[in-house]
Amino acid sequence: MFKSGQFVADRLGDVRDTQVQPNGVDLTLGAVYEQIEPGRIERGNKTVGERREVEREDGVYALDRGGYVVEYADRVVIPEGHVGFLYPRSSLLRNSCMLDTAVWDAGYEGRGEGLLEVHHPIELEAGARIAQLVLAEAAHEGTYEGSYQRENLD
Ligand SMILES: O=c1ccn([C@H]2C[C@H](O)[C@@H](COP(=O)(O)OP(=O)(O)OP(=O)(O)O)O2)c(=O)[nH]1
Repeated sequence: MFKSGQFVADRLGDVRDTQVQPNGVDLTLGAVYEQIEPGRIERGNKTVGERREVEREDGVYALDRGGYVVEYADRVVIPEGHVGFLYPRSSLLRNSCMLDTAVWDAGYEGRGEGLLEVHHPIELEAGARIAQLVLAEAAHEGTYEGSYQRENLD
């Protein structure tokens, strides 16, 4: 069963009323990066390639076509007994952009990242809502203890 937006908001804590949706909580844009060095995924290890932040003017990123790594501004917590899924805000799709996301594991905490595909130039303001996190009840063994645990937290 998927939980309500208010349930998700209560777990995340620090979210504005405008982020709370009926079925989930909108995540906002923290920063946009361009990858500048290759990463590497091996059988037993992985390395994330170097990236640099895209310059923003008056808090707005003006993005040309391409692929960008975005960091969400909001601290996500996935409670035990649950799994998280993140979907792009439909306004992104309506503007020829897509946000690619993966599974958010039980026990994960951090400011996560995703891949933004820009198929037509777009302007995105830092702090704008770009995605929606939903939580579903889920059985699991163990909780997330990978290298991204507590990423991008102060
Ligand atoms: O779109 C997503 C999906 C998940 N996460 C976070 C939550 C998740 O729990 C964590 C690790 O994701 P995953 O398990 O897919 O990463 P991995 O590449 O397999 O790394 P690890 O070996 O640390 O599990 O990253 C994101 O930041 N963005």
